[in-house]
Amino acid sequence: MTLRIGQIDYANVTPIFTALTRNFSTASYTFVRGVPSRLNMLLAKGDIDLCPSSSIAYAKSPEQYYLLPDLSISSIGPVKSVLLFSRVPLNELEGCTLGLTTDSDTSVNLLRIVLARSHGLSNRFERTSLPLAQALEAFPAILLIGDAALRGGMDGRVAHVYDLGEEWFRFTGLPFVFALWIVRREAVEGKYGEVAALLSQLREAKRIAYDSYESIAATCEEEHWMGRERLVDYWRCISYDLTPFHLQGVKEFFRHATEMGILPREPAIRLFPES
Ligand SMILES: C=C(O[C@@H]1C=C(C(=O)O)C=C[C@H]1O)C(=O)O
Repeated sequence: MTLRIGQIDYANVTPIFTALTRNFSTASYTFVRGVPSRLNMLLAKGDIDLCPSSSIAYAKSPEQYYLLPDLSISSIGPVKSVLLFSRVPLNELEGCTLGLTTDSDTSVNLLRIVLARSHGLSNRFERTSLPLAQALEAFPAILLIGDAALRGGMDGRVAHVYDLGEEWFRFTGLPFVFALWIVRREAVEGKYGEVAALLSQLREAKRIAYDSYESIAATCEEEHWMGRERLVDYWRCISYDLTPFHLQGVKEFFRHATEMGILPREPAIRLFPES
């Protein structure tokens, strides 16, 4: 049976998907590309079976999903692609309304937690799909993720840029898990063998990817706008693992989100049942 797999439209997943498609037959897979907020919606509706997507999407409906073990998109310190661009220093944002990308479900909540709990700031937020320069005319600061954040970071024209992976690490000393590999329970029931086979391929793809950043960067589309060296530096900031240390970071994020009323309760972490 075909597995419908969501693929985030950003450079962050390129090493994993490149290693997967180069090394395994993907004839029984359909890849559906999109930004994380769209993939979260397709997953919730059952239009895809699984995808790496916003960790908060799992937390909002844990009864619908399992998590694939050993896999994530995380950082232990700076991430380079989840950035708050600001016209003024952070401490001058007190009371301001800030712009939030429409692409994200996790990082927008990470920003709320970091501003309120690490910096003691109180803010309002508004979603916007304006590009960086226009967003900064409408708001004193804007949160961007993925390739838009990478491009904004390279541009270098914004006065103050805050990396939320780094902010979280300074606040908690823990990894921040932006995306988890989330699989629908229905898919686990109806396509168990296919999901198990994909998991084993993804574990191998991750191992291969870690050793192949240079060759993947040499042939991927992002090389044209980011350059090889910058891409490799970026991927070295990302951890694709899900260790007990990462899970501590996940739980800490969910705990803060619950205390702030973003989640109704702290979800149990349920991993895909391997036999
Ligand atoms: C590191 C990133 O992590 C992402 C952030 C997400 C979110 O904020 O919901 C979801 C998936 C990841 O792509 C990134 O987008 O750059």
